[in-house]
Amino acid sequence: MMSDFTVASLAARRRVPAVVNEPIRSHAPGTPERASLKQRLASMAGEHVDIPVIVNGKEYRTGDTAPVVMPHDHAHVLGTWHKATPELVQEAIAATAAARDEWSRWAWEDRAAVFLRAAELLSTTWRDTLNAATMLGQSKTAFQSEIDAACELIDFFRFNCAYVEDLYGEQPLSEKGVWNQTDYRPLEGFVYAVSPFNFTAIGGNLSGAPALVGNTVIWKPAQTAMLSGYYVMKLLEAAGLPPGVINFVPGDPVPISDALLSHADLGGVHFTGSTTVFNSMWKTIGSRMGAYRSYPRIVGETGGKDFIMAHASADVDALAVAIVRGAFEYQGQKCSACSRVYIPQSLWAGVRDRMVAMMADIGMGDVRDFRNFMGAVIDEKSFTKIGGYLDEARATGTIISGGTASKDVGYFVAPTLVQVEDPGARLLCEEIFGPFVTAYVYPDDQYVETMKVVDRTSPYALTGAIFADDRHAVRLAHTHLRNAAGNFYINDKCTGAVVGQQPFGGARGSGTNDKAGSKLNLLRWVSARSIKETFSPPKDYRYPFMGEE
Ligand SMILES: NC(=O)c1ccc[n+]([C@@H]2O[C@H](COP(=O)([O-])OP(=O)(O)OC[C@H]3O[C@@H](n4cnc5c(N)ncnc54)[C@H](O)[C@@H]3O)[C@@H](O)[C@H]2O)c1
Ligand SMILES: N[C@@H](CCC=O)C(=O)O
Repeated sequence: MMSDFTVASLAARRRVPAVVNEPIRSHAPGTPERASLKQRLASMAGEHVDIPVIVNGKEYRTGDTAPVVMPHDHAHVLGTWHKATPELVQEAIAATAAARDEWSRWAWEDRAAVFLRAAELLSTTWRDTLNAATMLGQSKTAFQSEIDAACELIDFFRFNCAYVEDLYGEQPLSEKGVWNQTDYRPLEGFVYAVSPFNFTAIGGNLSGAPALVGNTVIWKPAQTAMLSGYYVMKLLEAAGLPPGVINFVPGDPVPISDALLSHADLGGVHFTGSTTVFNSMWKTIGSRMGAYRSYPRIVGETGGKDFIMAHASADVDALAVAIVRGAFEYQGQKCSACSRVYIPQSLWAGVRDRMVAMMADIGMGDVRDFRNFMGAVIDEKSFTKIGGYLDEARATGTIISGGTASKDVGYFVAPTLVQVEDPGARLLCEEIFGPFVTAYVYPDDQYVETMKVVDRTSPYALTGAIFADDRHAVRLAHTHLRNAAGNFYINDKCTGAVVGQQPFGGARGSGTNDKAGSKLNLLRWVSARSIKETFSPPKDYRYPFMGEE
């Protein structure tokens, strides 16, 4: 039976368990976690998972399928995923409507408990499965998978619960005789969550964050992250997520988006992916204004052209390591990946030589061989696109290291360092999304002028880093690069933001900057209602000033 109305979101009396970041497992030789992950990798490589559409808790296998392959061994098929039909997309919309009332009336602690339990399962019994699926399906190394599919997703689930508690606790003043309250309602409509291939955790957060505050969600995972997406969905079900709250709808993005973005009940879009796709979704929504019950909330974290800039006082060893890790970890397929570097002339030879030595040492191959630092890029489309930039590098720059690629076994692109003379070169402006970094060497006395170039060169403003030992140089960077990055690092690489520590997101062409894994993001999924209750209402319409002199 449906309970009577309660302002459930106001009931923030209990404290969720204290949150700390999930410790990263090393998977070093001889550790038990290494042995158990290797075992799960071996078993998963021998499985064939038949991935369904999941609507209202029911699994549908439509027969219109595509394979899941290992990017580093594309002949190896890990499973098959089924594409949603137009009818199933409509059923998913109906499922969100049917589940919304009950889910939004749950005490918020009950909703939080589902996500806290999912975090606990992922931290323990599900960890190897999510890591193995991310390694095999998206070609992440054990470390890159551990910081994403395990730690970041656990952190999203746990920290979001703490942020919700804080948010619901934010209540207005009440004068004598009055009780004012804020009711943080979920949106009146479904949330459409669209996730990218490159982070397993992002799919869980794009769908999970709106659901935690009482929304119901249709989640369209990326075609090339289907295995890990499926296991995230099964994890949430195992943690007690009721049917219909999150509906897992893989398929062709164009017709799915067309159906969902034209529906009157669209409450919001929670997107992470490329700027081009986000822009097209925003335009579609704009062109249909008037058709929606409410103004849809549009949240999108998009592309980047992330930089590391060095001052002449920078530590050359630290700088070279930051560029190598920032540019080549996960094959440069992070929105935060270091893609352009600005090095003073006096440091260039030292930085270049250290980088070339490290790049020669980097192992690239099957991620099941734990000696490898890099796997393959995600698919043939990406491989071909990066190949176009390698051609551009040959034509317009100097390839200092790398520049080769092969797709015989897997989609392998060697880590590549290119130097260009033109600060406006295309290679310094466009997102490449591969293991490819372009260097521009500037005269030491042009530090401030070069920062202005960094700021205006690309349309993005996601992440950036300054390397300097001179504090005045750091202060100048704060001033001149303030709007060039939503996540700014000093003497650190520009990747690896941690939930609860460096809330993530950028502005300009990099998105709406609603900071994934923070209270700011959760705010977008609630619609506040102000309530005033007067305990002793007036019984006379006249005000005191109206009295006789
Ligand atoms: N800023 C961030 O926090 C962040 C984080 C991760 C990735 N990214 C960005 O994501 C991109 C890489 O991921 P990707 O290749 O999966 O991105 P993508 O834009 O190709 O795909 C993202 C999602 O959009 C869907 N999609 C594709 N075409 C669509 C359409 N016409 N309508 C609706 N949906 C559509 C895809 O199926 C996928 O689910 C990079 O640009 C990267 O910078 C940004
Ligand atoms: N959280 C990641 C970025 C996610 C985008 O791909 C980082 O900070 O490297």
